[in-house]
Amino acid sequence: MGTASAPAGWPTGSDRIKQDYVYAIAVVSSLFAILFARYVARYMQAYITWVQAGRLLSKQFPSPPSDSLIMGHAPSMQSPRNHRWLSDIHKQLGPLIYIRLAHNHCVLITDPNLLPRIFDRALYPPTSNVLDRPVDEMIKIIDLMTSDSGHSNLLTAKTGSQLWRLVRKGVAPAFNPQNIRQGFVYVLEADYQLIEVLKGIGPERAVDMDDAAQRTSLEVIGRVGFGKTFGCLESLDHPAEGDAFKMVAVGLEEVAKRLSNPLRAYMPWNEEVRKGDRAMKSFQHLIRTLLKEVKARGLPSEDDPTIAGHLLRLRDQSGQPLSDDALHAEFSVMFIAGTDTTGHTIANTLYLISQHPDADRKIAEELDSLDLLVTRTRRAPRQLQYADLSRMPYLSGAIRESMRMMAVVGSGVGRVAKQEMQLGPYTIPKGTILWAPIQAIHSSPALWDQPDAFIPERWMEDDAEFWKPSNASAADTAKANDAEAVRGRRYLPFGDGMRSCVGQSLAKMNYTATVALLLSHFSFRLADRMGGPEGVQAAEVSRIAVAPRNGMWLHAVPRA
Ligand code: HEM
Repeated sequence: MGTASAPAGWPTGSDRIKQDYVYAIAVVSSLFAILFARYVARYMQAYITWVQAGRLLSKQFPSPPSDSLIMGHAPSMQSPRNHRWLSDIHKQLGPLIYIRLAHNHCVLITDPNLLPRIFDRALYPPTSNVLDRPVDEMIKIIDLMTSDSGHSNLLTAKTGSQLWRLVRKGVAPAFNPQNIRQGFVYVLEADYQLIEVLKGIGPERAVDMDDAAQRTSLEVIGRVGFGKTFGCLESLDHPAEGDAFKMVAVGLEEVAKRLSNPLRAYMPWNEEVRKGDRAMKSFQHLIRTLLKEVKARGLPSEDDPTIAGHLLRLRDQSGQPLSDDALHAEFSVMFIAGTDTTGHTIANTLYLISQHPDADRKIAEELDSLDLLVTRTRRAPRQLQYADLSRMPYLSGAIRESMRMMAVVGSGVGRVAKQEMQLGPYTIPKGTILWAPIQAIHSSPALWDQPDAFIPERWMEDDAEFWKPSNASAADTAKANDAEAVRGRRYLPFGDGMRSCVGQSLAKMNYTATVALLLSHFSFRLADRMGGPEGVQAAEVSRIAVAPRNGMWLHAVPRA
């Protein structure tokens, strides 16, 4: 049988295949064209909305000259002196400023009438539906250090997320006064150990008290929160292999550098990056091992006051415990968030007191009146008690004054508007970052009398952390502008509202006891290598926290 062939003029089989190809290509290209057009239209729409938002914000708020056409003010905001830059521009431009951080619109706020609104304390409709921590790919860099799986944690999770709600609610009781005071004995243990190390070093040699105080804080979090001793104070004078503090410090430094320059993750040839990477991995290993140790102790009892106990007892709605990855991330974040912040606070306080002999004398008198000071006739004073922490108003005022003048999270904290919202009389477009520049608030001449002077006495007044309008008419205007106004804070070292620092009670117990005990045994003198107060200021570096670039070197001079 012969094969049937198409009559002349009719399309052959191969012609039909060609036609099918042409149709298919036409259909696919039209689809692509439609998709592309929709994508372009959507992008254009988003671009127009973004431009309009920028216009609206710059109409409402002044703006400093921008650093670059594309990046806007991002270079200044990411600079290591951003906390000081923010203070300076607020002094020039007032309490509300618009800046652009590449594609993010941002409003900087130091106005105490409006600050409560961004911290959800006076929001209508209330709260987390409207504002969130600005969680983006950048902040997720922190997750790379806190667990090997990159699991998010209390610090980096979104406010509305199930994880954040569950963990915040579950872990907050670990920091209530009743539970926290049970850890006081461990603070004493670490502090007395530090005092012995300082006595051994003697007054002639300067000590990096920033390093020493961070080590003490890491030990305190380990012992109070997880029942674990890391031995960081033993390595103070001669750093040892496997030093837990170095893992935290070097790893955290790399995280901070990557937050300003994410490209570092792709620079394996850079020795500094490799060192940071190794520290991050060693820290992950350290905390994984800690998690295993804690789990090996068995299910914690209901009255276990530790952070670990609270995290291990947590159950979600379906009765499931946190996964090991989640626990790993939560354990880690407590060390990451609490070690350097508390350590810098202690070191800054000792430095500022060393510069104010009058304050040092008053603190010594206060400690003496409580039989806590070492004197020629009292070589071994009585042991510090938990109750003493609230009997030292001058010392507490000096610490608060140092946290005001040298705020550790100096660049500030932010929230992002999840939908268009009103901020007092101003309209804030969706997606805008609302930023509270903490150092700028703490040093604003509009909010503080003599903001650059170290005056512990200002904290003896009631409600010193709240801004009080200087006359009745100012108060009335503030009320008229904002019927829902709540009292505005002008002191925010721990942030504010539902996402404020969960660990602040532990931090307060730790730094108050540590500063009291150190000052009952020593007075401190700034080492020459710091270059005086100007050198200390010039060496400030703001990464995640503000820290002295090469440490805070002081001489610990015995009191008697
Ligand atoms: C002087 C010491 C400390 C300072 C100055 C400090 C400061 C802060 C600040 C400013 C925030 C962000 C608040 C906000 O966005 O409103 C924060 C959050 C946080 N801090 Fe602290 N902190 C300190 C000590 C600690 C300690 C000791 C721990 C735990 C052991 C800790 C754990 C955390 C955690 C987990 C968060 C995230 C909370 C959340 O988002 O729900 N901090 N801290």
